[in-house]
Amino acid sequence: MKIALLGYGRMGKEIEKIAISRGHEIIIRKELNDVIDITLADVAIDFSVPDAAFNNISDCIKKNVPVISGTTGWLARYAEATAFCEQENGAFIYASNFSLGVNIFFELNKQLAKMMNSLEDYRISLEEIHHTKKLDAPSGTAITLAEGIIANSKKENWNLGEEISNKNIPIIAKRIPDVPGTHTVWYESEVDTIEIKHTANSRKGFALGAVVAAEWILNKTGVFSMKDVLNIR
Ligand SMILES: NC(=O)C1=CN([C@@H]2O[C@H](COP(=O)(O)OP(=O)(O)OC[C@H]3O[C@@H](n4cnc5c(N)ncnc54)[C@H](OP(=O)(O)O)[C@@H]3O)[C@@H](O)[C@H]2O)C=CC1
Ligand SMILES: O=C(O)C1=N[C@H](C(=O)O)C[C@H](O)C1
Repeated sequence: MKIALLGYGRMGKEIEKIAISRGHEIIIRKELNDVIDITLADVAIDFSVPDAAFNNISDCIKKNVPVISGTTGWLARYAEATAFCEQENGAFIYASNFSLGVNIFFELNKQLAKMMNSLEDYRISLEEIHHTKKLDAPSGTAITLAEGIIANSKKENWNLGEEISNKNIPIIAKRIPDVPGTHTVWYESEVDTIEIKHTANSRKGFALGAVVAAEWILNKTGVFSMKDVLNIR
């Protein structure tokens, strides 16, 4: 498979290693202002910056190149991107987190939210810890976790920082050098605490998931998620 990397930073370089080890070829490594011919690629993998993701994705869809995006912090335009993909008969997957472990953690989080829904004594909170170079907060993964709880509980929204209302899930974002990504969901009462936590030990799991998604989407059209790729039901 000929792969275009849209973004050649920490993730782009990690994806390159995994892709080559699985027999693929990297034919484009796009950074900030590079002009590229995306039509040379079988598939594009976007791990860029929040301001660039939407244009990178739209350009691939317009030119009929399947696109995987892991960039976070641009989701205000996600609905526009999926509508454009449907309109153009393109192929697109966005995931806030491509690791297998986190995608299982997402399901566990939803199950736990359902089980805790009627237990009014527990206070829910979320924490995400990432390296100091991260541009967005809260992390895309923390937002997906919060949305998973909201869909399965009486909570209505999330906010960054301390709790502002009992209808909201507070998300604390911490920045510590070199942390690849740690997410914790807490349910705390006066008598006990339930905690579920995912710790990424490196970026390898994110990169592998993105390459597996790129292999999976070839010759398909539509908007998909990692649940489709991993066949999680
Ligand atoms: N979904 C997931 O599983 C994961 C998602 N991420 C997300 O992926 C994104 C990238 O993370 P990371 O690799 O750590 O970040 P980096 O800052 O290391 O890399 C971003 C890269 O994008 C480049 N870039 C800037 N503008 C453009 C553009 N217009 N087109 C293409 N590339 C551009 C930057 O180039 P330059 O340096 O020249 O500006 C840089 O090489 C973030 O949004 C992060 O949150 C990260 C890990 C896992
Ligand atoms: O920026 C990162 O590094 C990461 N970003 C993603 C996010 O915002 O959730 C995924 C992972 O946690 C690493």
